[in-house]
Amino acid sequence: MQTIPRHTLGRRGLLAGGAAAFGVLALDALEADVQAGVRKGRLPRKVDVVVVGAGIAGLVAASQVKQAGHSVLVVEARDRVGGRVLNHELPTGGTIEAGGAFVGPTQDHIKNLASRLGIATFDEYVTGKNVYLSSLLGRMEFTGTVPPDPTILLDAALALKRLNAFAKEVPVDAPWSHPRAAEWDAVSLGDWLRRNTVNSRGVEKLIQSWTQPGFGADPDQISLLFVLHYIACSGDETHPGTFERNSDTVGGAQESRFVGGSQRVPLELARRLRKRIALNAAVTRIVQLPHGRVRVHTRRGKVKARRVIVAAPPKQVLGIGFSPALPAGRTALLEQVQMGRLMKCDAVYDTPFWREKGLTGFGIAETGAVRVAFDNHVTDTGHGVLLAFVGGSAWQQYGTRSFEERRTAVLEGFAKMFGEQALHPIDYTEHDWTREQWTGGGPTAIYPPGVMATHGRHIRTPHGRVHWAGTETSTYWTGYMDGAVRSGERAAREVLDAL
Ligand SMILES: Cc1cc2nc3c(=O)[nH]c(=O)nc-3n(C[C@H](O)[C@H](O)[C@H](O)COP(=O)(O)OP(=O)(O)OC[C@H]3O[C@@H](n4cnc5c(N)ncnc54)[C@H](O)[C@@H]3O)c2cc1C
Repeated sequence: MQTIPRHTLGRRGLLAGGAAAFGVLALDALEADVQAGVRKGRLPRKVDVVVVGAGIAGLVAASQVKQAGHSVLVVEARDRVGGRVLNHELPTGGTIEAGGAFVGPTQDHIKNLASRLGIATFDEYVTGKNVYLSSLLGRMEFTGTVPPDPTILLDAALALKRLNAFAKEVPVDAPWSHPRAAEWDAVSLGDWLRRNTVNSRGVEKLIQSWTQPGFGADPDQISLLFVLHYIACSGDETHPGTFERNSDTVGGAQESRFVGGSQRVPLELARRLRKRIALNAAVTRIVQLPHGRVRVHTRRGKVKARRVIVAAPPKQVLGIGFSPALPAGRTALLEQVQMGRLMKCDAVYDTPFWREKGLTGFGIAETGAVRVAFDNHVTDTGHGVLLAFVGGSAWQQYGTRSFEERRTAVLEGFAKMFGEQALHPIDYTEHDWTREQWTGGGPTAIYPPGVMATHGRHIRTPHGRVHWAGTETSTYWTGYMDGAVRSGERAAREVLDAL
């Protein structure tokens, strides 16, 4: 199985194809340029640095190695660049993202990179009220972060305050070194919520609407220490991470998106690297030879390098044979982290009808396929787009159903939040990251209890001449595009210092 195309069913799909907007054509041209420019035929015999993986992390690392005047080759398993960042051209016009999309304050590494590449951002639509569907209280409209559900409001606010306070103490580069690391890692976020809230069921349901899109998991699947680290990472060197900066739209990680779609970032990077990228070149083996060389075996042949940067997601690294073998601790880490389970489902409408009702298009529900909804509008048409994240246990329930059943459940979820018009989209499309062979889930690798405190320390430690990049290795915005950029920069620095 290669990359799975987004599953699209649109009543105007085929008709609208010819009316593609300028931005779509420009993107097609960019993709064509990248495909034409990448390396064809045999790989070079040797280079200074091989980078494994053409996601944002790998492409950033390779760009920096190239800028420093060294030869570099990026070897990528897929037939495209971008990894977890993938644009989807709507047949009705405009671009949305199947994977990573939103950026926000303190994510300056991705935002500055995009700006240097000539890619602008636009803000998420936030005018009006959000919707909350409670199984107890019914439908409520609200402003702010936490819905005004009196049965959970105080509980949730206190729990979030405590999580923020704990996270403030967690060192972003070494969460395992905190004196309470073992204690916090012994329990899941779900365990902790049950012990520390009165209406634990209600609070857990609410927190699921953060963990399902954010981790592709439920509170019971992720360690408290991992969650505290994730919150601590939601900032930068001068702004301590907070839950709100991670979860919010205004002032948070969902504040804006890239004009033309986030995949323009890796595509623009790849356009500048050209034949330094080899696609369809999955790495199968990395052998460290005597005399300071490393031999990288790919499905397109072998290449020798002085240093290697592996920028593939952690679970994918398990598919690569290493000689000498990876240290046992690193192997245990890779075996025990898991990828989240997440899909994005988008419905396109003639107009963003919810805005006329004074609604933002953001919604939270306690049950159903749409636990979290966003206004996912496109910049170049007047159409409205609603986005549902289906992750964790919602993915278990709906991700495994037929396309038609899931489509119905998602549209019904939107209708409960925003009205009956939601049942009649002009297009519907979805992307399931669990079906992506070279990613294996999303949005990020998650740590179940008992892994981070014991094996987390291996996450960035180089293995001889092999260095590690990828968003999961970042100390800020790990799991995000910003973390991917940061990790590529850090890995390039390590290698350049060593060359
Ligand atoms: C549904 C979803 C929603 C998301 N939403 C957001 C968001 O709104 N904002 C945000 O900032 N982030 C978001 N993310 C996360 C973000 O997309 C990732 O953090 C980021 O793109 C990771 O980049 P990376 O370079 O570290 O890894 P990847 O993008 O995974 O790149 C790794 C590359 O390695 C390649 N590879 C794997 N194995 C091999 C091998 N053996 N040989 C060669 N190549 C290999 C893969 O094909 C891939 O191209 C989301 C992700 C998903 C899936």
